[in-house]
Amino acid sequence: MEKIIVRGGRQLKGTVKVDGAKNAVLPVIAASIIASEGKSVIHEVPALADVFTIKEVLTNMNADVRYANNTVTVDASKPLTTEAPFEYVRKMRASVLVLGPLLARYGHAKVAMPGGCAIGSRPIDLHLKGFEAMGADVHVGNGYVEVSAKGRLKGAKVYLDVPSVGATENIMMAAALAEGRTIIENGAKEPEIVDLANFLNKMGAKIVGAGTETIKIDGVDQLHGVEHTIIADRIEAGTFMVASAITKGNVLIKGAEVEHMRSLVSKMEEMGVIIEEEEDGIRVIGPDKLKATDIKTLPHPGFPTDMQSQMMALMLNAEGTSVITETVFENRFMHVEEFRRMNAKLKIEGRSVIVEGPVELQGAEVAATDLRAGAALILAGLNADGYTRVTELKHIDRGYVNLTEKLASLGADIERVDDDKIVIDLAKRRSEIS
Ligand SMILES: CC(=O)N[C@H]1[C@@H](OP(=O)(O)OP(=O)(O)OC[C@H]2O[C@@H](n3ccc(=O)[nH]c3=O)[C@H](O)[C@@H]2O)O[C@H](CO)[C@@H](O)[C@@H]1O
Ligand SMILES: C=C(OP(=O)(O)O)C(=O)O
Repeated sequence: MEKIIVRGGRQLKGTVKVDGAKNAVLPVIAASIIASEGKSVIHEVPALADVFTIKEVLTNMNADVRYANNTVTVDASKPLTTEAPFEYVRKMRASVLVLGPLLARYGHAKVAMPGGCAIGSRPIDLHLKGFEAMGADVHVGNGYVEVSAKGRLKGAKVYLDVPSVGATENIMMAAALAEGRTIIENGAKEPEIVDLANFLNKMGAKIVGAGTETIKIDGVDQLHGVEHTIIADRIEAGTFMVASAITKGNVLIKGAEVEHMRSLVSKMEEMGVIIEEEEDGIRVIGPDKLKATDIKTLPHPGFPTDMQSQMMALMLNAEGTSVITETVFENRFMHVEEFRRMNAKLKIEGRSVIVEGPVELQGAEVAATDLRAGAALILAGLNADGYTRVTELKHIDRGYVNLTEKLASLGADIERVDDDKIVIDLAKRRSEIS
């Protein structure tokens, strides 16, 4: 079995570079199939398992997708098939992001229903509500959702009951080729939405307001391939910020954008962490003593749910009682049980976790229950007594490129081993593209 083994106690020092954002690259690659002419060339593409999955989804639809040296080239000018089977959606929920582009270009898309996952039920009703408002018929049956439209989609006003990232992206992509104006109200404001809108606008779309709650899209007749560079991953950056803080380290995180992480920076500063903005990134210096604080996860610009478990690792090292309230996903506390194996004092009360700190964390055998939980367990292991062995690495590989190597380069005592000495497929694929 593959595992990451961490021995706690090393102070992290040095410089680490953040890769391109998973949550930006997936919608951008999905959007590239809207272009009926020209190639899209996408730079700073991280070599993540999810990127290989979206590449397979598009290739299976007959798009020509190449991946080399962190650049993906997509030529979708040949006719595409309009179906994404369960095998892809099962691996990665973000496969549903092909619904909008296919519906816009072909008036038809059929994708396996994503179902729930370890962090919650994660329905796609708001994506479908948007498509229906634009005149599409939606049919759900036999584990698939099929959307179809007679002729072009029609621009419409769509109010999202919650500012869903995926729904905002899917509706924005569908609306880019619709007839007339679409207005998304209560849309998601994440930096990844802005990156997608910038990509679509370069392709010829007319989108204004991305990054605010009201997004206006004037549909155009056709979109073309373009060149684009993906923004830095704010969640990977945040994970390294916690790694530095938890080890009383001093790390420069290159590429990190303070503008994308205001809530995290503020909360870490409240805990006593020193954060300095430098020309090419953020320097994070861990204090001798961390102070307790409270966080509540919220849509951007609120505190990101994707940093909740990593912050829990940090709070375990802080003096006093911290409270974490998760409002975005209904079941994102699976890591609590794993932290308890490391001697954490945690109490779940409804949608909140009470964290008593500081505790002497002990190395233990733990499992990554989702990708951020996996990263959080590694972070806890950096400051635990003895060896922490983290399994279920497939989750971590969905969202982090070379996490072990990057932490080791900062001085962490960490290695990835495979008990069964099986050649790691992902590592092989990464070396093929580098
Ligand atoms: C690939 C990607 O970008 N993933 C991110 C994206 O996921 P994703 O786009 O799936 O997350 P959403 O913003 O859609 O989900 C937020 C909440 O809205 C609910 N909801 C969503 C859609 C819908 O149709 N109906 C509905 O009720 C969800 O169940 C959840 O409780 O945003 C999440 C919230 O910041 C992040 O944790 C994920 O890392
Ligand atoms: C929940 C996450 O991603 P996804 O939506 O791809 O599952 C995440 O990145 O933490």
